Amino acid sequence: CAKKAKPHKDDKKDLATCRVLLAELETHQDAWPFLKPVDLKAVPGYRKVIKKPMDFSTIREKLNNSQQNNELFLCTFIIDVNLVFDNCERFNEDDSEIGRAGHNMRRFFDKRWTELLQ
Ligand SMILES: Cc1ncccc1N[C@@H](C)c1ccc2c(c1)OCCCO2
Repeated sequence: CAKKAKPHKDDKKDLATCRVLLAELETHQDAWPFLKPVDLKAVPGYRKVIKKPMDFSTIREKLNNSQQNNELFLCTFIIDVNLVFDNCERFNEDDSEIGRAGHNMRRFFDKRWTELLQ
């Protein structure tokens, strides 16, 4: 992740592109399970099973606080988005409403990230 697949010519737009990509994730019809942190009191077992919870609102906070010159923000963004989907796969059955939403969102993200950032 540190070294981009193809040396990306214009890093300056990367932060804006991450914001666009995050907005597309947040407005996707299957985004509902991932918009806010999972309420650890409302979901039995979640705190024990998922060591690093992550959600789209937390990613937006981190992006808002990240500096363009800190070039790690792009890797952090990609890692955090994938953490949302990996947590989902770990906790939810593939054949469940949330499990399917996670697979759909990961497929959507992988396509859009490739189009916009590589
Ligand atoms: C992404 C994820 N993975 C595993 C469990 C939950 C979640 N998402 C949270 C936002 C959620 C979704 C549905 C819920 C829920 C909470 O509250 C308990 C009652 C049932 O409805």
